[in-house]
Amino acid sequence: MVPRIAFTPGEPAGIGPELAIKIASSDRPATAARAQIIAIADPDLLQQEAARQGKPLQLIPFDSNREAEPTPPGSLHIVPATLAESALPGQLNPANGAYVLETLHIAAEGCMQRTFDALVTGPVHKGVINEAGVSFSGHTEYFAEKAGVEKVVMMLAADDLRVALATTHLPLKDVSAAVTGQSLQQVLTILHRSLRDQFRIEQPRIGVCGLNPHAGEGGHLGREEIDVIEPALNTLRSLGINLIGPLPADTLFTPPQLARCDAVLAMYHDQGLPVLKFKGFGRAINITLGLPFIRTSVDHGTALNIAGQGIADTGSLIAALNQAIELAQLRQAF
Ligand SMILES: NC(=O)C1=CN([C@@H]2O[C@H](COP(=O)(O)OP(=O)(O)OC[C@H]3O[C@@H](n4cnc5c(N)ncnc54)[C@H](O)[C@@H]3O)[C@@H](O)[C@H]2O)C=CC1
Ligand SMILES: NCC(=O)COP(=O)(O)O
Repeated sequence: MVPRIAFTPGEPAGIGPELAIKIASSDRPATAARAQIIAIADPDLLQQEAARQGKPLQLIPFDSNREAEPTPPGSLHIVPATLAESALPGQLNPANGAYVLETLHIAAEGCMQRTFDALVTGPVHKGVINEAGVSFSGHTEYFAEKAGVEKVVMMLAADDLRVALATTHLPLKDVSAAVTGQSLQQVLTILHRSLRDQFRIEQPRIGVCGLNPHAGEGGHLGREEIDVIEPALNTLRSLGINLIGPLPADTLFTPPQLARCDAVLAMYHDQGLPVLKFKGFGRAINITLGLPFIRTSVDHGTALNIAGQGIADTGSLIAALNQAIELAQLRQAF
């Protein structure tokens, strides 16, 4: 099977276009040869970037009626979308916010209709989309809404470490209220199922962080562990899910504890992701669990400070492509 992988390069002023050309070029990584890679992007933007890198680029119109074939070196399959205004590396322009959303919309629709076997996203700039007048907190939430799914789970993985989040893009002041028994049960159920069914771990072991320092220190530093987290874990344990914790995050993220876990559930973004990025920034992936389609992503943002310099590293994008291809092939096999 040659999987059809949709790829959205994301923010046009960021490093996404540069990464797209590096993936397409004739000295591209071997992984790109295993799939049909369909960029959903502005063709002129890609050609300008290819010219800047001095790499010839052939854009092949994507035809869903033709049998999937690996994208030839030096080329990308393309579904065109049009920028409102030309993009300059490193310079955000709210006028192009609608373009970014259009690429995500095409990708999501194509995945839901099974035109694409999986989606790999490049980085978007959440702020500039909001400045364009659209409330947007991240791909994760956007795709959940598009797919009509109440709950999805953001998980990042690097080497043997997997970190999932109980809450995603929320101001810190709102986190405690968002960690409810119901949401924890939903998140942990999705995580357990994905580890079992997508990552083929027969009896997944999930370590769960507390929310407060020292997991609340017996209620002296916060009661969320006693009132919310432990009861939710106990309910799930009674259903046969293997859970460790809640443990203080600074205990759970130590090597002896991590050795007992196939994944860690952190309560909020910056409790879990700094650890993951310290371990594997540049080769880690982000995957959305619980969607009706496969979506992986890079571990980094738009890197506006290096856009246009030709020094963006493709490591995480290659890892995200590999993971998407593997999951698409696995889904095909079962
Ligand atoms: N998947 C996504 O769509 C993500 C988007 N973002 C967005 O990115 C924007 C910028 O975020 P920052 O916090 O500045 O993080 P960032 O990841 O864009 O940059 C952090 C540092 O890492 C470097 N860096 C990032 N990717 C690199 C690569 N591939 N090769 C070489 N160096 C690289 C940058 O130059 C910078 O010094 C924010 O608006 C955020 O919302 C952030 C994370 C993920
Ligand atoms: N820090 C990871 C991140 O913000 C990615 O979010 P998303 O856009 O993939 O939802």
